[in-house]
Amino acid sequence: MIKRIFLSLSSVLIGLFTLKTIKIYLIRRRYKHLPGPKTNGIIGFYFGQYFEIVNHVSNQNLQHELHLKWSKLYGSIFKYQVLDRMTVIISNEETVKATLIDEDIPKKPIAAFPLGERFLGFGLLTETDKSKWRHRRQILNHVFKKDILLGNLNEFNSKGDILIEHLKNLCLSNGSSSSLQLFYELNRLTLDIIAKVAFDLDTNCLKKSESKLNLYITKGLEATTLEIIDPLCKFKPNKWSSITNLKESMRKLRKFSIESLTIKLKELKDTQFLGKNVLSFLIQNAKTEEDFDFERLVDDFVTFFIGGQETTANALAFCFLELGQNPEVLKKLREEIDSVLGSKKYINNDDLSKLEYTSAVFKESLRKWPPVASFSRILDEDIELLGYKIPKNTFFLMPVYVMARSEKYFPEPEEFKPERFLKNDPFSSQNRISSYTYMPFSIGPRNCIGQNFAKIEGKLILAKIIQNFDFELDPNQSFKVVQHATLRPIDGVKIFLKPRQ
Ligand code: HEM
Repeated sequence: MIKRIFLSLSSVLIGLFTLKTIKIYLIRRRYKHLPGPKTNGIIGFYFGQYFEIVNHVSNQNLQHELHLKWSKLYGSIFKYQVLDRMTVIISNEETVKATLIDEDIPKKPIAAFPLGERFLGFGLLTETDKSKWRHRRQILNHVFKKDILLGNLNEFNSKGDILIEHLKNLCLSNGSSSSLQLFYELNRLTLDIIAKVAFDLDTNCLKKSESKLNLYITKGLEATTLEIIDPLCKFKPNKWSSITNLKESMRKLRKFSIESLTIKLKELKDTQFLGKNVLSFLIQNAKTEEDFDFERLVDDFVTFFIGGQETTANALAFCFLELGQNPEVLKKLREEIDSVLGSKKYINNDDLSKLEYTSAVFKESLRKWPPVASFSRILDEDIELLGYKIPKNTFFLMPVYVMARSEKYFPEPEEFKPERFLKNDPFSSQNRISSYTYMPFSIGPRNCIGQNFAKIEGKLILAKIIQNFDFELDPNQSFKVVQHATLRPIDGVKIFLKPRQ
């Protein structure tokens, strides 16, 4: 009996193994004509570059650095294999244009159900059904128009002032000898801002010493990254307890979102949904049955929290990491902010448009450290790129980081030089900045809906902090950057802050 069970189990396993082998063989054959890193022997056949990537990342390096290295070695189009998936990366202005605009290739959602748990679900970022996505995008485009957002400058300013007071209090309680991790303060601030502006919700994370909401979001992003970097994680016993923990956090985030939405929907009903925020727009314009689907509303709720928080907090944190290492840039920035704002508290639209160098600093930070360093697409038909036939169902990674670090488009790519983005500066003409070489917010129909939001918020908060504080970086920190779905400074940007007189 035992022998028979053993024999049938073995034949099932052998069958599965044979099928996998055939699948990998066929995939490798389909992409044989494309350049890319070589694989070695039998292990290489089955695993491709899996071990190289996992080792690289576990040594606190970015996967995107490997992509950059490969793009230099193999050219504007290359492939690499991870288990039974082949990824193709293109890093050339014309091909990026052809893929993102001309072909309008569908999205391959990540973060929708990481580790099998509903996270962003069918929210705007991860929706793959084009007509459902288009309908919701059309409704929401209006909320994110620049003039509508500028109507919220009061909220941006008042949350910014709360941050300044909070940082001043931290300076008092910490004294001048201990540093603080700026990223974590910014991350709580951006969460409060998106919650208020998009959902009229007071999360008040900044005032709490420990924000559970922040923690749940962070864990959801961690789960997403884990699944991207290590597709075999579920089979590794040493990862099981952390996977359980990550799943638990995602469930708690969903529970929080359901409770908050239920309360908000009741409140909105009393005002007949006459607000100008994301939620009231979604309800006011709801037509189809799906528009009223509560689970989908929760997906969008979570999506806007994630999209609107972590990305902008990271972009701002990187500004300070770079300013602390580039005193000349900091000096110029401070001069501009002092001359435009003086000691004025309320920053209006006019001030924002005068802060040109501040804008360039934010843009350069997004170039050197794009929070969304790549995004994915999946090909729905065969196409030809750079003389190579690319088969249907190809998985593309759009190389935001690789393009922005390419010498071909950005001379001295490792340097932090906001002058690249100043039209009247001679250095700007040496850079080839276009929508296809510089794309921190992506381009094409699925570009970032919140980019105006991020630009207003980023500039205003940067200006307020520089206006109010002197700062120095803590030399006892790692300057490394980790991939946390978005790119994030590993030590959270430790700085010594001192209020300015
Ligand atoms: C510096 C800050 C930001 C960066 C770098 C950024 C970057 C991006 C990128 C690259 C995409 C395209 C992703 C893809 O195709 O997979 C995207 C999409 C999106 N972003 Fe942002 N984002 C930022 C801020 C925001 C903010 C503030 C919000 C919300 C207020 C937001 C909400 C979204 C949403 C909802 C999408 C999906 C759009 C769609 O598919 O129609 N983002 N973002």
